[in-house]
Amino acid sequence: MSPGEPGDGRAAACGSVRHVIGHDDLAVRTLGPCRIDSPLAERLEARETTQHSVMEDDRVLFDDTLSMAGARDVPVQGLPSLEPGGPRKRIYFDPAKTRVGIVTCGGLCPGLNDVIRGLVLELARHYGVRRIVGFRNGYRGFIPHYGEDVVDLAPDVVQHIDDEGGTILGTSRGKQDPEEIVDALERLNINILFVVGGDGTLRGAMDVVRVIGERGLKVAVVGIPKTIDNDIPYIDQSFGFQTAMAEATKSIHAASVEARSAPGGVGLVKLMGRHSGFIACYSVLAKDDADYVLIPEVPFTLHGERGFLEHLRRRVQERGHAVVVVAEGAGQEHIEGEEPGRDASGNVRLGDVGRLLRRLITEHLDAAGVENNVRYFDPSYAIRSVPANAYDSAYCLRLAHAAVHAAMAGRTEVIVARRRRRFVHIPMALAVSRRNHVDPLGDLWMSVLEATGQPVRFE
Ligand SMILES: Nc1ncnc2c1ncn2[C@@H]1O[C@H](COP(=O)(O)OP(=O)(O)O)[C@@H](O)[C@H]1O
Ligand SMILES: O=P(O)(O)OC[C@H]1O[C@](O)(COP(=O)(O)O)[C@@H](O)[C@@H]1O
Ligand SMILES: [Mg+2]
Repeated sequence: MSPGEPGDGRAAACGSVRHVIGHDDLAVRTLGPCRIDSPLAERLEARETTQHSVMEDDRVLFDDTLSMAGARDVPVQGLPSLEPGGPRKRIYFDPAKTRVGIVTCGGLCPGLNDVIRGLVLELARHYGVRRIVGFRNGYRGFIPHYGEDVVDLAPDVVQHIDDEGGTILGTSRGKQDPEEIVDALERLNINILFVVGGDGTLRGAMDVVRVIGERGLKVAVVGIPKTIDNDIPYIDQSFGFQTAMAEATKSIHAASVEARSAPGGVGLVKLMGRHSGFIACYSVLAKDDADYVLIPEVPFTLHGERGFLEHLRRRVQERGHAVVVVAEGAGQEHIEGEEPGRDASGNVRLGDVGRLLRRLITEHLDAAGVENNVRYFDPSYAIRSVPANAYDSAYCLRLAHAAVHAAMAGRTEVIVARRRRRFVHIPMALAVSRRNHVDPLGDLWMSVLEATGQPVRFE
């Protein structure tokens, strides 16, 4: 399941100029040559690139259609390609002398504890890295002012943390001074920092990498991308997304039960999705109970003969009930009088589109003399605070393995990700260069329109 990317996925809209992704965008930084035999080296003998694995000296093509590759008009060796993830025969760091830090930042997502657990177990059990600390409450865990202690992490500490949602380290929002963060890394003699977070976290990590370079330090910073909204580009899907989407279907089904059990029943469900409507789309496709899906990527008019409210009225009168699923970032253009503001990280604070729709739907049906019972569900935090399901648990473990392999091989300013089902290294700069959106002209949105029967646009 690979949520669509706008356009061909090759060009990234950087400001007004559409930038075509090329070799330089995919180059991965390393701290230096790998001179130390890896403890996993013997497992890597006699392997070759197959449908299921990519050797370390091979590369994974970025373009995955003939038209995209053909449009490059270069020989195959000149096609943009990504460094594959996975263990290397030789590594940069000496495991016996390596200290590792782990930090989780931003909003919760199912699987954070699975990632922490996976990192610690792979480091300790397979690389023999014993000095692992967790920084508490996001980047503020590095800042003396907050007085956060560091958490010693070891296999026995993390063995069962994946049974719980959230993150044992805690998380936070709000920019911190990268100089102070690197001060803490130096004080603790940290050689590798794993950052688990979304676009903001990765921007913060890039600031940290800049300061590390300015100080001439050899510290690797590797990101495991995290976002409940699935808004990180160039990756198949963020960890926890499947779990969150599955949780959301429970609320959608409940809304459908309520709507079908009352005259003029309207079930209204608001889901997370600040700028991207992937959770709304996939949870509706999974539980085909919804009549309407409203997402940030597809504006809609409320009023008038062809507006959303009139369409809903007709649907309620014809069928006696309806279910509406709205992503929290949709319809912001209709919210007046609320100063959006921003959270501590600078993310825009959204107006409550759920409350607006609940009021307008009731008013519109009342004015039309249509009996109605509007039931409003807002499971936002409920769907991101649950433990990962089996699929995401396994995915988190594999991402953690890939992150440890990358870091031990001296890669830095990079995220590990699965793209087109291959684990690859993606430079952080590319990961934050644009946001992953539902493509209104793509096949995902087409499926949603087919599943709900809603019109292509309300205008
Ligand atoms: N533009 C930025 N530059 C530097 N650091 C940032 C930036 N945005 C966020 N951060 C840091 O990353 C952390 C998490 O960012 P946030 O946007 O809240 O969540 P997420 O990374 O999950 O999207 C913040 O606590 C902050 O320290
Ligand atoms: O956790 P907060 O500060 O209430 O913010 C809620 C927002 O965080 C998100 O869960 C995304 O958070 P991240 O970008 O940190 O993953 C949005 O879906 C939601 O709008
Ligand atoms: Mg974010």
